Amino acid sequence: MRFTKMHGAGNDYVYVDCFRQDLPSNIEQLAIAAADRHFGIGGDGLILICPSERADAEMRMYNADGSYSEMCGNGIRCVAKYMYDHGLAKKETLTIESGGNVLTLELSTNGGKVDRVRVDMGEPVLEAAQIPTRLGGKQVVEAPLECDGNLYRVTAVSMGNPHCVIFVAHASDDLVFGVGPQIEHDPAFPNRVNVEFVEQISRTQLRQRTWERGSGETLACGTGASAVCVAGVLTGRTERCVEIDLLGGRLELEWNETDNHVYMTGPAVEVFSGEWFPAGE
Ligand SMILES: N[C@@H](CCC[C@H](N)C(=O)O)C(=O)O
Repeated sequence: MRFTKMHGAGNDYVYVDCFRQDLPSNIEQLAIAAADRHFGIGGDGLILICPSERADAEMRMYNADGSYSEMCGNGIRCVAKYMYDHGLAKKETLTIESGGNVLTLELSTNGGKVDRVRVDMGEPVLEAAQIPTRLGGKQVVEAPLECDGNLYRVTAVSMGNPHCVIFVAHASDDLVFGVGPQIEHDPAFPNRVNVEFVEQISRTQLRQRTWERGSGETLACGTGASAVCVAGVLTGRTERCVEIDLLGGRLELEWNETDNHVYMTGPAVEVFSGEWFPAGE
């Protein structure tokens, strides 16, 4: 299987070009094996770049535990870069389908290759039932959630995939590795959930660590940063345009007041490509 390793702000995936080779079988097992940092290629998961009838391409995203996700913010920027740099669509505006939605991306080039991408992430979903979460109320803004005898104030947002945002004084290892996995599996989130721990620096600057559904802590989460931008506004903490520092880099976010869409801008980097021979294939 030929692959390309790419990352967006350190959130790294194994990318497979399914325009030029057949869709692999046993994708969930393949994702687990490919993501393994010791016995595989290594990454936060697997992303298939596939033909689409509705857009320039379709992104199909699998976490390191093999589970499917509807959307990946850092991944979709890398898919756009791959499409442009590898000659699949030499256009500075691209459409990419993911989880049934078609997103529009604006590409910036440097030396003939894409280095930054602005993604129209669409409208955030705030209705509890659609996120989905069983936490009470129509919307879940600073709702109490108990974990290990401690009470957390959580805001739930879907950016195509579910997020639980918690503003904290210090996004410590204890929170990320202790509380993160417990909330991921809390019955309040029937499809599991990605968990963001966020420190507020000012009304326009935030720091974020993410415990991702199906992959554990990653160096960045683009849908998570989008959810954080929305949660900052909903809780009255931040302006609509924010810069978010993640462990692997910075993302710029805007929740636009006019069209209600979230816009995310950040880097996309190709690291290497190669051929992999998964066991049993
Ligand atoms: N890192 C991604 C999100 C990947 C999917 C997520 N773990 C989920 O299961 O929803 C991003 O940049 O958005």
